[in-house]
Amino acid sequence: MTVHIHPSVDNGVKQGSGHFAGGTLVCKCADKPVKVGVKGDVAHNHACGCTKCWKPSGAIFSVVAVVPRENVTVLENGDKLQIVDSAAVIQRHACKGCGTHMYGRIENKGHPFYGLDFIHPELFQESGSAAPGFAAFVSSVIESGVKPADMAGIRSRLKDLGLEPYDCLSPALMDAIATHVAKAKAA
Ligand SMILES: N[C@@H](CCC(=O)N[C@@H](CSCO)C(=O)NCC(=O)O)C(=O)O
Ligand SMILES: [Zn+2]
Ligand SMILES: [Zn+2]
Repeated sequence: MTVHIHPSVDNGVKQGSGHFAGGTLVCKCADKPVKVGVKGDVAHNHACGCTKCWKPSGAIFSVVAVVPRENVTVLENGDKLQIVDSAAVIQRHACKGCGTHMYGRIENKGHPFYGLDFIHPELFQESGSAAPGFAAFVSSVIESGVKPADMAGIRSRLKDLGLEPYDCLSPALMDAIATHVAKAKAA
């Protein structure tokens, strides 16, 4: 059985150009699409299996990355944006027309990832942004209806794609979170 992870990786992970200077994220609306400008390349791009990150139709994972929040600007049709869940840590600004999440912002200044916005690189109208490098919150796909019996095949496919599966974030990001917490406790 073919395991579909996400359309942008199902035929193999396409590596970034290494010199992506930024671009424009465009939602799926045929009329008056929301456009969001992003300066520079993305970081920590990953497949995410959590229930909160936006996935294109049919995908069981999202592909999501971070950029500095000051590099993100709503360019067109920002009146169509609404926050999906204002109680969530990441406030996802989605298009009211097509549901696409255009950027997710952390407003809690004490959060380890404050200052970073979450975006979906597949929405860039330009190619060449940094590729996903791992898979996060893999077990969480069960919360979206995936059968536990399918998890071995999903993890195996992720490994084949070079997306090491983790059930939270990658060790590097978990270390960054723990470092932030340790410093906050020491202060
Ligand atoms: N099992 C839960 C996990 C949700 C979760 O904690 N998601 C992470 C990663 S999102 C991008 O990597 C997170 O930080 N969430 C904060 C938020 O979404 O506001 C589930 O699947 O729902
Ligand atoms: Zn839209
Ligand atoms: Zn997620």
